[in-house]
Amino acid sequence: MLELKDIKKHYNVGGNITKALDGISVSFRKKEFVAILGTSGSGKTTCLNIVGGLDAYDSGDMVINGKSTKAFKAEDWDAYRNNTIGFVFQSYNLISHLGIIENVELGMTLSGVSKHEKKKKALQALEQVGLKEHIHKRPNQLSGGQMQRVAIARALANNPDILLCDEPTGALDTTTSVQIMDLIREVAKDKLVIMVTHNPDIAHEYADRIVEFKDGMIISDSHPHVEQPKEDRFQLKKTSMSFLTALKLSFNNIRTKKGRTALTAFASSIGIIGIALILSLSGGFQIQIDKFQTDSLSNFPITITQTTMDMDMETMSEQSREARSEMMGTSSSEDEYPDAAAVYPYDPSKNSRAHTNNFSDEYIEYLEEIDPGMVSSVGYTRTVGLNLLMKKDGKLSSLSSGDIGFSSYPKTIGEEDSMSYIEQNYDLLAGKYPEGKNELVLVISTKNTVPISVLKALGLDAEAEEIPFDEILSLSFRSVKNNDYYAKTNLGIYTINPDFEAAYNSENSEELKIAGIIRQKEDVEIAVLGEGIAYADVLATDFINDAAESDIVKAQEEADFNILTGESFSTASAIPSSMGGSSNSTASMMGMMGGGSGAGQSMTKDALLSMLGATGTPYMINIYPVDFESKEAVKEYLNTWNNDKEKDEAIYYTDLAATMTDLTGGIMDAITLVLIAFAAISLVVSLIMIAIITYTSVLERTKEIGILKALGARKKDITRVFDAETFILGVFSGCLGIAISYLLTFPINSVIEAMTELPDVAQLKPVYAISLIAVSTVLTMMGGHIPAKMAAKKDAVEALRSE
Ligand SMILES: Nc1ncnc2c1ncn2[C@@H]1O[C@H](COP(=O)(O)OP(=O)(O)OP(=O)(O)O)[C@@H](O)[C@H]1O
Repeated sequence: MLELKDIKKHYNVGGNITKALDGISVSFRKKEFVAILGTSGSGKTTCLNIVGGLDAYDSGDMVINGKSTKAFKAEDWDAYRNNTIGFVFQSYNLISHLGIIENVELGMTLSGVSKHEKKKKALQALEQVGLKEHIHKRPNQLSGGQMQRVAIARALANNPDILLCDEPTGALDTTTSVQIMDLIREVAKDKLVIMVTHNPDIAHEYADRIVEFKDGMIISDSHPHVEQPKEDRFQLKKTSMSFLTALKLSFNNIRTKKGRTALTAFASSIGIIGIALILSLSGGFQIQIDKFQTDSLSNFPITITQTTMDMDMETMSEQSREARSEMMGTSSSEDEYPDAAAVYPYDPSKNSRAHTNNFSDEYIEYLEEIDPGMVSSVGYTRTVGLNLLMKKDGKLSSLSSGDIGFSSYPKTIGEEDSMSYIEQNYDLLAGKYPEGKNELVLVISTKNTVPISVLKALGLDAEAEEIPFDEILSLSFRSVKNNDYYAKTNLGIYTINPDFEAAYNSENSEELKIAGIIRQKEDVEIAVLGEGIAYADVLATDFINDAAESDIVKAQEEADFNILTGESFSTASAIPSSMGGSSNSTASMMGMMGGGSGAGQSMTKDALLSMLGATGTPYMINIYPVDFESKEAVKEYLNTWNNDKEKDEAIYYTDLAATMTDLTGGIMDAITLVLIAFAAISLVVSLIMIAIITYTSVLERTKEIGILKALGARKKDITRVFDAETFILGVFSGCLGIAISYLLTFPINSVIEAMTELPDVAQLKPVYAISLIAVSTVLTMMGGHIPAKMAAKKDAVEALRSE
């Protein structure tokens, strides 16, 4: 059944050629016990390894059951070893970290025999070799003879056609040797058994046939056989080891070195711990920041002012260098800090990047048509003076809007009965929420304070320790129409009518009452109204409607000089500078009016007209989105207006809150990235460490690789075994890292809470945890894959020889 035809195997070591086999031709019967005898170095083992497919011949042919092996590929040889050959070695070659049954099952494991069948056959084989009572022991708990029996059982379990024994009794005492030889002779009754030995006594006593080797050639054959030509009846069943089998094998191996595995896993988990903590902290902080921002900034308005920048911050910074050099009066190609002993003239207005938003009536209409679901209210800041007169203790006085912090509160959009801005954001402390244009409110601070200047202007006792609400609620004013408030003088200019009494009592004047006292709600972070008196916008618009037709406005529209002072107008555009959060106040305008003194010169005609109520155009519009989410929709709505507009006619808004959010978000992301980069270094270190450890493991398991190969494992299977090992290590270190990180979040959170009062900042998101375990696994497998490949390439014969 097996025929060697002129097999040659030469070794060339440093130019020295050893002819291990020098033209061997021999045939073997299907059932016989052949002993190969010969002196040391005569080529016996080489011949056995070639027959067993562990080693490749240089020339000649080996024919098995009529099939030439010349065209065999690596996988055919693997299958051949697995299906056809059983090996028994001098040094048993059992895998020590596997149990006896698993050792016996190994060949069947490789060829994918079912679990139940495998076990049955293994037990049968173990019974055949007389080891039934020892099956629960580990290989190193057995005697030499018992180990060799396990090896024989393993060789027989897969029911091979050929049993190859290389000095099977070489390591055993005489009595045990006899038992083992009896066993092998028993096997040889229905198999081809080829046994290499240097012991002629054993050979003669047990073998049916003795083939003698010398210097790589056969010098005698006691019972030659001539193989008849046969048709090819040879069939191979391909081997394949599942990843699960590889996992089991590696898991068993890892179990034998628990300490080392734990240390390795811990070391390589440090990078994971670092990244997990950074992610959970930065994520946690971001959540806190976002929460703070949505809480506090949702009632932060989108602002549109008459004068604004016509570009967003990003383009600004891109262009700032250019702009700066332009402002320096030099072209951008010229240097900063020039050496010239001269100054360059430059016109700032030419380089101004200001954009004028022209609020047309259509735009205001467009704004107010916004979906009330997105915008709760809109606030208008106007520069109109409302000609306020107050009567206190029978005495009349003119009230400066600036002094009483006069500002309009945002107008509610949509349903009449929906909550007004004031109701949403302010608690009512006394009186009632204002309704209509004749009711005002006093806004006080969260500490119930009101600036002395406001109190004084209202004619209250600012020296007193406290002023009861009632006293404030009893105050009343009148807003006097322009025609009653201003009087024309003989000089052709207008002045405030000195007859307050007549103005106050005019039937056209509006009675105004302080209806309530309000204070910012505790859960509202930012409220826009400054401390002082707040009024409804409709008061201003009604006033303006009337004022547009008033004498002073008409006179001013015609005159090229300031109708109140007789002075000429300044040409420079006057832009109020104090436009902070609570600047609905008209204070800045009042300052500009300046009662005709020097400051008045800085006022333009437009500004004065606006102050007199000639135009309904607000100075600034604040839009209050319903919540943080609807803000984007509002911006979208505002952008839509600009779609078909020229640049000059476009209306640009400012979203200060978004600028802040982007800024903090960006900083957070940058910090996180830098920290992760640092932690990643430790991941790389652990990658290298894993590679080294796997390589060590490959060295340690060289023998096992040889055994697996002898049993028919493919290169792939060997790679799989080590990949499985690093897989286990990767999953383990990933899980360990995540577990440690999770535990660490508790002390970290208590430290952070003690420092910042923010609770539960560090939060390990499950998605991060799972991703990091995956990252750890993939990285570890990457680190171990090259050594695993190296292991697969190992020469089976050399691997078996290693100790
Ligand atoms: N990998 C190798 N590289 C170089 N020479 C080798 C190699 N393997 C075997 N040889 C040589 O081939 C010859 C045959 O070796 P082989 O192991 O087959 O002898 P053997 O008859 O089995 O000897 P022993 O009874 O001592 O085991 C020896 O001279 C040996 O040195």
